[in-house]
Amino acid sequence: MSLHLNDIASLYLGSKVSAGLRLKVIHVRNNMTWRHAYPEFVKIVEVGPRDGLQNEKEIVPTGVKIQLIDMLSGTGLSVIEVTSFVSSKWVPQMADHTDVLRGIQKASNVQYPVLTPNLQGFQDAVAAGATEVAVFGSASETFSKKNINCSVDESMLRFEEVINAAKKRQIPVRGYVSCALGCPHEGHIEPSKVAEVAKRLYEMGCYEISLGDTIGIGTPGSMLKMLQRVMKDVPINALAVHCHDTYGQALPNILTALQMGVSVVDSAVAGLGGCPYAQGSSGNVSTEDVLYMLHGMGIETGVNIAKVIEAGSFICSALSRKTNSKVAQARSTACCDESL
Ligand SMILES: CC(C)(COP(=O)([O-])OP(=O)([O-])OC[C@H]1O[C@@H](n2cnc3c(N)ncnc32)[C@H](O)[C@@H]1OP(=O)([O-])[O-])[C@@H](O)C(=O)NCCC(=O)NCCSC(=O)C[C@@](C)(O)CC(=O)[O-]
Repeated sequence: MSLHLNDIASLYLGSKVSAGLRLKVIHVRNNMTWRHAYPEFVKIVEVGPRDGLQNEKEIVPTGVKIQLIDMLSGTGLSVIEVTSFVSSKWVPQMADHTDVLRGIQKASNVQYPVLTPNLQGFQDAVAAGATEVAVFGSASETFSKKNINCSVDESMLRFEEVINAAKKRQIPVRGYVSCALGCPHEGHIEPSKVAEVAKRLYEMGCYEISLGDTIGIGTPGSMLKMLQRVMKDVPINALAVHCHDTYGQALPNILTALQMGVSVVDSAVAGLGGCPYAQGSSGNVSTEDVLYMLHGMGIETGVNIAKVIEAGSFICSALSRKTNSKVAQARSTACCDESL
């Protein structure tokens, strides 16, 4: 049974929103006002090669990054964020951005966005062959200064330059809002501040706004409140969630976002990652675990979980590290039924 997004959004907002998504109703109980509705299809944005690797202390060989991305390209993922055109003084791990972007085998059905904090990064990215970019802002002033060395207002001016240059080349731009559920320096962040930054990015021309729980501190309660507020300013079909798993809340937070109608989820193979300017934050939610949950709910993703586990196993052995994915851990033991 399908329910239009407007129906579920009105449960939360008491108003109509315009969107073309159809939602899958998984549990409908007669005589109850609450209905659990989920998108029928969820787009996964794989951020492992960028967000997952940017925090690695040892420089990961460029060939390993390329092989990881090539393996991910064969999994059915439609978006793989591959690198960042940022200063190598700030994030040395991303210094090989041009070689990575030029070295990968680009599949025709996959987008390969890269992070660009300013016009210089955008121009370098385009010269290296980027066909999609992402700007990354923050709902926290302090985090903005520590991450990209400017205030939120200054960052918006820089992003406007990037977006205007991108429009001329018809390059799509994604926007991030970090610290959407809390900041490592300021603590609580008001949902209205998240909404304000998200709206500015959306109105400038970002086609999608990814709301980042940068330090993985959110809960379903704070996710609900934040999304309720942001959805008043940005259409739900232009929102994505980007959850780190520091407090083990990423999956319930994603589930909450799906119930609100969000249908784009960022995740990282093997749960790699963390942000170099958010001390103590653990990796993104693992792609394998998100896929397992979504497929178990009958939600389509187009992604082959076994192939993602293979890519995760490759990068974990290259990094001499155990996977953070619970699903990959379980699958590596003989007792588990791989048909699930
Ligand atoms: C933004 C800057 C560059 C400002 O850095 P700055 O030092 O303020 O830049 P500047 O404009 O004053 O220039 C200083 C020098 O940097 C160079 N420069 C200037 N721009 C670039 C560029 N694009 N690429 C390469 N070099 C650049 C510029 O050419 C100059 O070089 P010099 O003359 O000294 O030799 C710096 O702060 C930076 O690179 N920050 C990167 C931060 C970062 O990558 N953080 C991690 C990603 S964000 C994240 O993980 C969160 C997210 C997205 O995942 C969502 C979530 O979880 O919340």
